[in-house]
Amino acid sequence: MPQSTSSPPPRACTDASETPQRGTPNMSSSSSELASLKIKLHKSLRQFPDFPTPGVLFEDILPLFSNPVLHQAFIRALELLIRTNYPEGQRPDVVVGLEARGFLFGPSLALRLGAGFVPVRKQGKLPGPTETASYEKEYGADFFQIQADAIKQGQKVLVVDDIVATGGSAAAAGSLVKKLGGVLLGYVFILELDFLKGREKLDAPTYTLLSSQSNSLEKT
Ligand SMILES: O=P(O)(O)OC[C@H]1O[C@H](OP(=O)(O)OP(=O)(O)O)[C@H](O)[C@@H]1O
Ligand SMILES: Nc1ncnc2[nH]cnc12
Ligand SMILES: [Mg+2]
Repeated sequence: MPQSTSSPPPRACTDASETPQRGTPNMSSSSSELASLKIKLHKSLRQFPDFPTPGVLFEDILPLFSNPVLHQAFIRALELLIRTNYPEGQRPDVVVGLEARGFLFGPSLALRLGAGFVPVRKQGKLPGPTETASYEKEYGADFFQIQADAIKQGQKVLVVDDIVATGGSAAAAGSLVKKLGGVLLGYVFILELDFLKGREKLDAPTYTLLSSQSNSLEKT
C-alpha cells in the first residue's frame, strides 16, 4: 500500500492552553467555548432550602463532579476563565484552595495552569509552623491556617473556592497569602451569593464562573 506523502490536515486548536502557530490566541473562540460550557454546568447545580440552618438556601455544587464529562467541562471552564482574565506572564505560580470544597477542584486547576497547589485548612490540621486567621462566614465562625513555608516571597497566587457568600472565608485566606509575602492576583469562585456582598470584603480582582442567588431565601 503506497504511503501518502501529503501532510496531515492542520489540527484544530481546541485547547486554549495550546499556542496557535501564528498570531494571538483566538479569544472569541475561547469566549464562545466558555459561554457554552457555562450553560451546561449551570444546569447541573442544585439548591436545598434551610440547609444547614433555617433561612439558608444551600447551593450544591457536588453534581459537577459526579459525571466525568461534566467534571472535565468544569475544569476546562475554570481554565478558560483564568486564561482569558490573566494574560501570559501574569498567571499564578500557586493556586490556594480552601478546605473543604476548594480542595475538590483546586489541584486539578493548578495542574492545568502549570501552577503549584497549596491548601488553606481549618485550624489544627496542618503540621509544622503555621499562620492563622479568624473569620466569620454565612453560617458560623472559624479559623484558617496555612503552612508558613507554603508560599515564597513574591509568588503570584490565586485563591479559589466554591462559593463566596459573606466573603469572610476568602478574605481570611487572602490575608494569609499576603502574610507569607505572596502577591495576591485575585479570587475565583464557582458561585457568588450577590445579596451578601462578599466581594466587597475582597481586595483583589474577583471572578465567578456561574451566576447564582441574588436574593436571600426569605425574599424569593
Ligand atoms: O463567604 P463565606 O460566608 O465565608 O462562605 C463561603 C464558604 O462557606 C462554605 O465553606 P464551609 O466551611 O461552610 O464548608 P466546607 O468545609 O464544606 O467548604 C463554602 O464552601 C465557602 O468556603
Ligand atoms: N448558601 C450557601 N450554599 C452553599 N455553601 C455556602 N457557603 C456559605 N453559604 C453557602
Ligand atoms: Mg468552604
